[in-house]
Amino acid sequence: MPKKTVLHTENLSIGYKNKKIASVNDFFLEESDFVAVIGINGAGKSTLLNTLTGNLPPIHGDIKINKRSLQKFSLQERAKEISIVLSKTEILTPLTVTEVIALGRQPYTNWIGKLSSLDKEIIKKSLKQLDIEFLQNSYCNQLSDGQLQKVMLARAVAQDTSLIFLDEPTAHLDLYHKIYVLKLLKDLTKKTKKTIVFASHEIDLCLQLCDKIILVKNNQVFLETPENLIKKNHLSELFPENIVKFDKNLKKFTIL
Ligand SMILES: Nc1ncnc2c1ncn2[C@@H]1O[C@H](COP(=O)(O)OP(=O)(O)OP(=O)(O)O)[C@@H](O)[C@H]1O
Repeated sequence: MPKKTVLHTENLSIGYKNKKIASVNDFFLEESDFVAVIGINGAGKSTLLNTLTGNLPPIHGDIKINKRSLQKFSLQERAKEISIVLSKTEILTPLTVTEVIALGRQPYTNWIGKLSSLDKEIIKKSLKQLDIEFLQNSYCNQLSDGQLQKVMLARAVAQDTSLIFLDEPTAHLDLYHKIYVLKLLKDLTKKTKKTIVFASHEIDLCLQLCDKIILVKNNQVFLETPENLIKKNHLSELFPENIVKFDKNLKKFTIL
């Protein structure tokens, strides 16, 4: 059975008031897709993510979520389709893990924010899915970076959206935990059919783990499978060639 398209772009250009950052070749994201957004510093990854999540209006064109124009969604409707996990500075107040995950239910709770038994059940399930039940009463400002990342993911899972966007989910993590978190995210896409899109500088890992890669390069944005990205030499030209080179056979960057 063909997979359902969750997001697609139409003639999209991204950027700011007097500054176009990139034109986007139309692309489609399907359910269960695990997608990295890569590109050098300043290429426009955050600009793209902010546009795809509706936090920055497009300069031109449209984004369709489940075939409906993103611009037509109310804030609450959007929060039922898209969840966003920012980098770690997000939690400044001392909230417990369960309280933070409960924030994910905000789009569904009544105006006083009272959790229903269904909300509570979903919070429990999210704790279980991320394997952090043992942390449920811990304070978030006392967790390690890796643990906190899992809590933020559990909050996004509790929000129960078809799309989850993450900004550099592996920043601040050691190699083991980078791979651990990326595998966990990939696993989530397959178990829950959610589509996960994340910005990353871990190109080698993304090539090994992602279904699709969105490359932001030279004011252009386009989507390819990891295999085609390598085959079409897009990575060979990513960085200036004086210190690092992409080895097509090893499928990774090597130091010159
Ligand atoms: N609010 C803004 N107004 C105008 N220009 C901006 C704004 N935010 C970012 N830019 C510019 O847009 C370009 C792309 O920035 P962006 O943050 O999207 O890149 P990035 O690929 O996420 O970079 P990094 O890997 O360093 O995080 C940069 O030239 C940046 O200076």
